[in-house]
Amino acid sequence: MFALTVKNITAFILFPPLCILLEFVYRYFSRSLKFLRGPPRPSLLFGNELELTVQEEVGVLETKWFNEYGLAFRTSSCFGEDALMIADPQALRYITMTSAYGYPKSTDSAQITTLQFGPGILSVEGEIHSRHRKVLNPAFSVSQLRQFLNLFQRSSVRLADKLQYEELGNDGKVVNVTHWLPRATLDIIGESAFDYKFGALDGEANELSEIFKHMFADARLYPQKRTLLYRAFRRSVNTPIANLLLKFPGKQDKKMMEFSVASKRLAKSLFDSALKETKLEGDTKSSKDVLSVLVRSNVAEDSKKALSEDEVLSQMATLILAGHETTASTMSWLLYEITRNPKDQERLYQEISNTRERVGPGINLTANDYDSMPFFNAVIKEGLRLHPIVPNISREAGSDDNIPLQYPVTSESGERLSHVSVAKGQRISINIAMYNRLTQVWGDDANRWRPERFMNEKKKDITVGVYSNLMTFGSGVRACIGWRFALMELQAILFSLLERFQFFPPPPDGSFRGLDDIQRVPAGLMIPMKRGNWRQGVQMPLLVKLRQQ
Ligand code: HEM
Repeated sequence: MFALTVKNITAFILFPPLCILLEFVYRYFSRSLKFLRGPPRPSLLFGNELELTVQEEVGVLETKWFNEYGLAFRTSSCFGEDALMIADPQALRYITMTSAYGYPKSTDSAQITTLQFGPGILSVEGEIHSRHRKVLNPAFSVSQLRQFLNLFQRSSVRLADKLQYEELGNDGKVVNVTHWLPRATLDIIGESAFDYKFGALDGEANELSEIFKHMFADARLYPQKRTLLYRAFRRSVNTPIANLLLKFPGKQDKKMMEFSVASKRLAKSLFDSALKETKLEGDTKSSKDVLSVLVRSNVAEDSKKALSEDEVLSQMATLILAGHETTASTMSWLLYEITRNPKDQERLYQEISNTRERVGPGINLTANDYDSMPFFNAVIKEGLRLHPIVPNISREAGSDDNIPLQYPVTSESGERLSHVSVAKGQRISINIAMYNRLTQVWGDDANRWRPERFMNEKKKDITVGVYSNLMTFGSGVRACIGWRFALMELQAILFSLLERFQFFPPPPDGSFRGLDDIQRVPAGLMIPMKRGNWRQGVQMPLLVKLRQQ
């Protein structure tokens, strides 16, 4: 009797690992993309996933592989699974625009965004996503955004004041611009979307600013091997088990959840008072700022326009993070390029000072004034092209399908493939950073900084994305809802900073050799850090001097 029980217990314990082992063996032999070429798998357990995740700089391995295998190839993920890596323009257009909801976000990316934000626009799919988008769209229309231009300009001038009066001496100073930029953009999203003053530029202590300081480095950078395996396991089990596992987050997941809890706490208090106000005063239906459209959606009777309270708070958490860190990191990379290219910095300054002369001292520019500067806007586009801070996005095939290619690839057997066949559930990594540097699309100097390419833009054979044929803001129904907001912010901040300051490379310091030692580190977002010194956190040190007028 006792022996039988021991046998039963042993079988009970061994059964799950045995199933998992069999699943791996099955997966290995029934690999879905074995007809495609791709890099060798350095480890059976980790595939190429570990080397991709721990590489020092975003895109180094991927670029090598794209050069070797063409614009669509196979990589191996943990536990013997294949993933399709792709940067072909037609394929990107097909996945993100033609088929749109036919290629939902991959399970792991949906799980991570759910942990971070809850059931908000970034994590939901299909009809639910379409409902979220309908609710939020009016808050991001051109006319609505133009109302915020003044606020963007005020915050940009405050940022410049802070740099001038709190950082710089007479000879200028090396400033870590990533310390200041997210503060300005956090203040902007707080006030414009929720009429809330974070006071981040003034250094006011608040829970969220503290969490943001190291969030990306702590939550996404260089996960431990066991974290990678755990995430890979979690994405491959069925939904009820995955939901159970999500209740046991790893160390990095907990960092994301810290943000989720704190941002929703703030969101709840803002939402409750706005809701109370609406109930007391009635809704005039005229205001289209984010908080007003969210409150309206929560009381809406039409189910196609309604959001539950949890959905509302999740949108608010999403916008707080997606609406500030992205623009701030992009701005850091823009300043980096402008610093590396002093002639362009001077040309930019000339255009800015001509515009200032035309508009008049102390007078706010209009949106048309910003748009009328060709080199200024070309510089912003070139920065967005070379440094897309979301370097790749993940999808999976919703059904068996054939993805068309503009540039055919050669299969393992030497066949020329103008389509890639994918099975339902196939994980796909859309490589934004690679697409933005394709010589086929951007010419032989695609890897070089050359803003002029945007001054006489030629029509491309196949266009993707929402802005200037770039993939930086994503593409199709899930493209960045805040891309116009971000552009306007970039214009206002760039103008204010360049009008007042000159940027120079930081002098070498100890083992730090200056700009060449700034790396694009893979932490979900492509964040700048000093080579070999990532424990210092996000760093973009630039020598900033007040411009002699
Ligand atoms: C330079 C700045 C920015 C960049 C490069 C950027 C990039 C992106 C990308 C690539 C996506 C698509 C993700 C995917 O398809 O998986 C996205 C989505 C999104 N972005 Fe941005 N973003 C920026 C600024 C902003 C701003 C300022 C806001 C809000 C104020 C914002 C809000 C969102 C939201 C809500 C989504 C989800 C859209 C959806 O799924 O329908 N982003 N962003």
